[in-house]
Amino acid sequence: MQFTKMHGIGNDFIMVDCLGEDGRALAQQARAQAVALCDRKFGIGGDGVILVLPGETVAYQMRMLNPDGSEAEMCGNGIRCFAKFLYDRGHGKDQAELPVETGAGLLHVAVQAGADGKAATVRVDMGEPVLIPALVPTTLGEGESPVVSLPIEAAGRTLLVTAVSMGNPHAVIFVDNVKDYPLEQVGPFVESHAAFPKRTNTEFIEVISENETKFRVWERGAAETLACGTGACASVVAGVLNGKTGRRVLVHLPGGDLDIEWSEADNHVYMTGAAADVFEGNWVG
Ligand SMILES: N[C@H](CCC[C@H](N)C(=O)O)C(=O)O
Repeated sequence: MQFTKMHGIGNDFIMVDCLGEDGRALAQQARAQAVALCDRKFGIGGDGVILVLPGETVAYQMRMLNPDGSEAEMCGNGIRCFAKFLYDRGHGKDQAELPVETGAGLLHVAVQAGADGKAATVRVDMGEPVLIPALVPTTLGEGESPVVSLPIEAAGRTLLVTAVSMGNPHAVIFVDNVKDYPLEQVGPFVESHAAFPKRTNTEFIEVISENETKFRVWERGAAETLACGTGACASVVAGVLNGKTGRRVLVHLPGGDLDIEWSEADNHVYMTGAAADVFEGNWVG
């Protein structure tokens, strides 16, 4: 199985082109072998598998598998790699914005090319954040009011979480010193906490100013990664809801920076960041 290894600011993915005649079989194989493919010792290694599929209502569809084999509704760094993958192969170049079917609905991507004519950065309309607790989903809160800094007990600590869905669930926690935070001791307990029926991604945010934060993440189904695009978006929504940041934030993630804006005009979250090729290969597993 041919694949392309790519990354979005250090969040790395195995891209599988399922646009051809053998696409259905390739997608089935990639789904069945996602855990093996992502294994960093016995496989290719990656934070996930991205399927490049034909869409049902528009030309293209993205699906994403975590290293634990679970399917995620959406992947922010992944959709930037997806956009670059298509653009560099001449797909959708005539469109300023390309619609992509995802588990979070129809999203739009816009590629900015570099001097070499290949996609360098991608701006993604990530759609509207979902804040109704039952739709995140979380059992915290009640009714339709957003969950903003509500307490949960995890890893022997009381943690104040703000719950945001970007198609996938996020628990955002504000901390004083994100670099020294014991993320690996706390993350797994929030990930599988009873308050999150579908598990959750957990973001730990240190506010530098109202338009700059430092970010770490324990991802659902992937453990700590160098970056999480949907998590960066969720963290800005949480920053606004908690009165800690403005709507346009430069988020510093361990793998790089993302420019995030939660637009007041249309309630959509916009993410701009890089995507890069690493290598092409043939999986014989
Ligand atoms: N682990 C995530 C999927 C990948 C999201 C992340 N890599 C991103 O860039 O948004 C989940 O299960 O929701």
